[in-house]
Amino acid sequence: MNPVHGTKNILSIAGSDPSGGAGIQADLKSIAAAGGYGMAVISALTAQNTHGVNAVHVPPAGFLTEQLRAIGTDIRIDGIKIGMLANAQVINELTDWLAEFRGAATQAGTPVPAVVLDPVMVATSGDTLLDEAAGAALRRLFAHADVITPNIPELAVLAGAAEAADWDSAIDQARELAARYEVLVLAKGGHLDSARCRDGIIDASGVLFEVESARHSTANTHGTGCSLSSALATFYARSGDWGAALRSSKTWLDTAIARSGELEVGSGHGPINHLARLWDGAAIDVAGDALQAWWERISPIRTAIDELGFIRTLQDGSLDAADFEDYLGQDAIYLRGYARAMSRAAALAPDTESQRFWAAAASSCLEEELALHRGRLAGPLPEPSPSTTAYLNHLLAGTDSYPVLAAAVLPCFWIYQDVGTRLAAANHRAHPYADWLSTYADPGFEEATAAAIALVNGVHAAADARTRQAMWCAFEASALHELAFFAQTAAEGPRQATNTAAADFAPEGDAVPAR
Ligand SMILES: Nc1ncnc2c1ncn2[C@@H]1O[C@H](COP(=O)(O)OP(=O)(O)OP(=O)(O)O)[C@@H](O)[C@H]1O
Ligand SMILES: Cc1ncc(COP(=O)(O)O)c(N)n1
Repeated sequence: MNPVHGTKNILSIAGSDPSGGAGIQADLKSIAAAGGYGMAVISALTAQNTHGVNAVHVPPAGFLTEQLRAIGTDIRIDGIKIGMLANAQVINELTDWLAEFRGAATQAGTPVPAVVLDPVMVATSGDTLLDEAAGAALRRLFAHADVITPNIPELAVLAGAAEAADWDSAIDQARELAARYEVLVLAKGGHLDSARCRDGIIDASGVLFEVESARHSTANTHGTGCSLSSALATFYARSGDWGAALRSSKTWLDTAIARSGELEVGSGHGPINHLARLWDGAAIDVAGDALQAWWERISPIRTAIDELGFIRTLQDGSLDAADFEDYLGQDAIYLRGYARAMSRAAALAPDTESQRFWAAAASSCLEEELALHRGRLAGPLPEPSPSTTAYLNHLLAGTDSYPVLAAAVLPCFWIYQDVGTRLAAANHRAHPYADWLSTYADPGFEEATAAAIALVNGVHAAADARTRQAMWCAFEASALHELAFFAQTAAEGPRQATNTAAADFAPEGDAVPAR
């Protein structure tokens, strides 16, 4: 599902920039960033990088129409962005197709996609991207556009005037153009030397909507015009409101320019960071690194576990025997439920290997660990504590999703094994809990933990963004439950206060999961 409402299909008709900063490549990224589904009809190929355009190849103009027809006869088009068109032949082919396509939609009573036309003439590098003889053809195309988005030099060429030196002159020229071609004009202040970068949508009567941002001191402005026009076409298709579309586009562009320094692309005019916001999310961690990133993210929880009185006194041997027994009782109850959760994972596993892994883990959990606890526990099992109950509820709730369940059971492996490494290292012959600590040094458990991490990694790599997010939430919540579980013994103070340590880590505004 589209993040906001029904998916919008946006067609970019533009030139290719193999460096990925401008043209069709920038358009597709911008459309995606603005929440649309991007399609690309290529009008021309350029050989360019961040320093300039070395060559331009224009495929036969008729092939443009082939591409347009292939899309137009099959796919609903909700918005169109037009960029570099190279020469008059290409423009004429496009004009004919657009007239026919929009005419047919009007006749059929289906929505007519809005057209945002960026009249690309000269690249940032100063290279020409449109034949000078193509001017007349371009002006005919304006009749089929809703908005044209010239920069300051293009505005001057189209208005037949000197380049505007300030924003008011740019608005005047834009108004003149809007009246002459009966089109909205998005005037852009990027080429002015003002401290703020203003853009405005202007009609014959004046400025309809205006936005502005700080001017970033960066050379990474390659493709800003392409990106802005594509975002505008997409946000308009989604909102049906040019003012809202301009505001959304400008806000997004401002971040993309501000964060262009995070990319390392070429040594000239670099690209903007189209997908900076998307990359902030957990959804796109590289498979293999994703779980490592999760592990890093729970490092405050892991540190808090290491610092618990229970762990420290178990390590130095000063842990009260009654507290240890309390812990063992809860652990035995927990392991029964944990084995149930892993059996459920085995039942849901999509392949035999994963099924065998979880089934074996559930079995060893019951047979070995439970037997171990039983041998040490004097009496019958105690009542489950609130922490134990809450942890098990978390594991066994929502167990319809295999990926989420697999992520939820992982911290018990991983944290137990990690804490166990330090506990085992503290062991010595005279340690009061020597035999217990020696169980942490089991290489079989280390192997099983590594296998569980690899398995969940694979599940994560194959999952969609929403599932990955749910997996992370389940993983983090389990880590918090681990903390609360270890924190529940009397070594931490009164038993009722078991949630205090975990409360420090609750996401702002959220209640700590009830334990
Ligand atoms: N240094 C900057 N800091 C912030 N915003 C900028 C900067 N330079 C350009 N912009 C913004 O980028 C968008 C494109 O503006 P510009 O006037 O540069 O168009 P353009 O020349 O068509 O772009 P291109 O660089 O793709 O040729 C506008 O929203 C403008 O305000
Ligand atoms: C294929 C193509 N289309 C458009 C531009 C303009 O972008 P910029 O002015 O930022 O160089 C470009 N350089 N290449």
